[in-house]
Amino acid sequence: MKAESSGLIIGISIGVVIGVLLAIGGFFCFLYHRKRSQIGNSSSRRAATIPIRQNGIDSCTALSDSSVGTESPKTSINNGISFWLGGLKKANIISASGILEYSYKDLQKATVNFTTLIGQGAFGPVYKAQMLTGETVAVKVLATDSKQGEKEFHAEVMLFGRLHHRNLVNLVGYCAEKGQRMLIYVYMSRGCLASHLYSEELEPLSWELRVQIALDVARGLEYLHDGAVPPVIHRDIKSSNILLDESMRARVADFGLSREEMVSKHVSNIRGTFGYLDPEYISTRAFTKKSDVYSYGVLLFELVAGRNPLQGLMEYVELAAMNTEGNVGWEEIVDSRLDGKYDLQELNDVATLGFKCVNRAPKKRPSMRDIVQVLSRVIKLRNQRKHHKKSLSATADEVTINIDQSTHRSPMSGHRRMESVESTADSCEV
Ligand SMILES: Nc1ncnc2c1ncn2[C@@H]1O[C@H](COP(=O)(O)OP(=O)(O)OP(=O)(O)O)[C@@H](O)[C@H]1O
Repeated sequence: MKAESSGLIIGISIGVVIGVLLAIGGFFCFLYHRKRSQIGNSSSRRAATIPIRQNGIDSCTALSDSSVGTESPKTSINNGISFWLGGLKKANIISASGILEYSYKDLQKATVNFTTLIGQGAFGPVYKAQMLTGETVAVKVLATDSKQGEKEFHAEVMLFGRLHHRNLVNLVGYCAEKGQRMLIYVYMSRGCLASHLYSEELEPLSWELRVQIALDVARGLEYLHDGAVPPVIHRDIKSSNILLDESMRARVADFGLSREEMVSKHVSNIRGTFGYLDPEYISTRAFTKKSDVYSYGVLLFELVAGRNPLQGLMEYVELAAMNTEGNVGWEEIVDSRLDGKYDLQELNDVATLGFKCVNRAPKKRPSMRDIVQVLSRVIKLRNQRKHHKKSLSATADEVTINIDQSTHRSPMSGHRRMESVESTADSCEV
């Protein structure tokens, strides 16, 4: 009897505990879903204002490969749970454009009172910021007295909070407090491509890395041209706008000039950077995707030749083109810092592609999608060659071991085997 009643008490207690736990869980789920539906509502309001997709993936047209991916900040809208936790902490709040709004105080702390300067751009200084969450970000402080800066700011927040791609320097937040306007970006620890190409203090980039960087940039641009709705034209592709992450993967930064286009259709002044500008744009004042392709072509030649476009790179290329027989002979412009360590076929393929990009006639230039395909093929062929070489040398090693073993057994049969090894080795030459 006593045992029965104590069993009953234990059963009831367990039931009560489970019931309480379920109620707490249900309450948290309710809070979480309510928060998400609020976000959804504000997002749809925004969509009516500016018809750009929420993130780079939902409404994305199929791009040339599976490289498209979202990369969100730690507490981004895509990550509901961490967002909700962030909301509880009341540290950062989600802005109307769907990205984080940082408080001035937090940024002031994270940049040690704005002393961690990492660069200076046309719109103001850039600081490295170590957030309390452990995240490192780059804070671009816009010059507050600039009218253009204000316009840029609002357009950039609206536009770029919705664009996400692994080859873009994604905007993760902003701050609009105390008359200050700041943009917060993913931090790119290896700095800009230009410094790696031209600084004597940094190791020269290997040929393989240069081709990989060219492909990364092409993928970022392909996304802007063919993945974003409506398409985005960058308008200022140059080596100082290509930033590198810890593992030397490249991302396209600074959409300053495309912002202008989104806000006002009538852009009267010539914008962009001398040396990279499409001659067709200079004469017609119409900037198209093919103008980005032209600038990208200049960037390809920068990677090949290690020369700055402001120091006559394209004149140098034009001269070389007179001597090249169509698709070959580009080695005369190759960067001497490569010390001859490059694959000639790849060099000719990349330079030939670059030359097509800088064709005077925009229609004859390839699209960014075509470019991604060509460069992907260059890297694929290289990997196949490496794999082929590896498997041939493994076969040769295996045969050598067999010879050693058979030499032990019978010198006669070993001799015959040696002949077969030599013929295998001959066919190994690639
Ligand atoms: N996300 C980032 N991560 C790391 N460093 C950055 C980041 N953004 C900018 N920088 C650094 O700050 C410098 C200035 O960047 P910013 O984009 O403001 O100007 P810019 O592209 O160099 O020049 P311009 O404004 O004329 O195009 C860059 O050269 C780079 O070294």
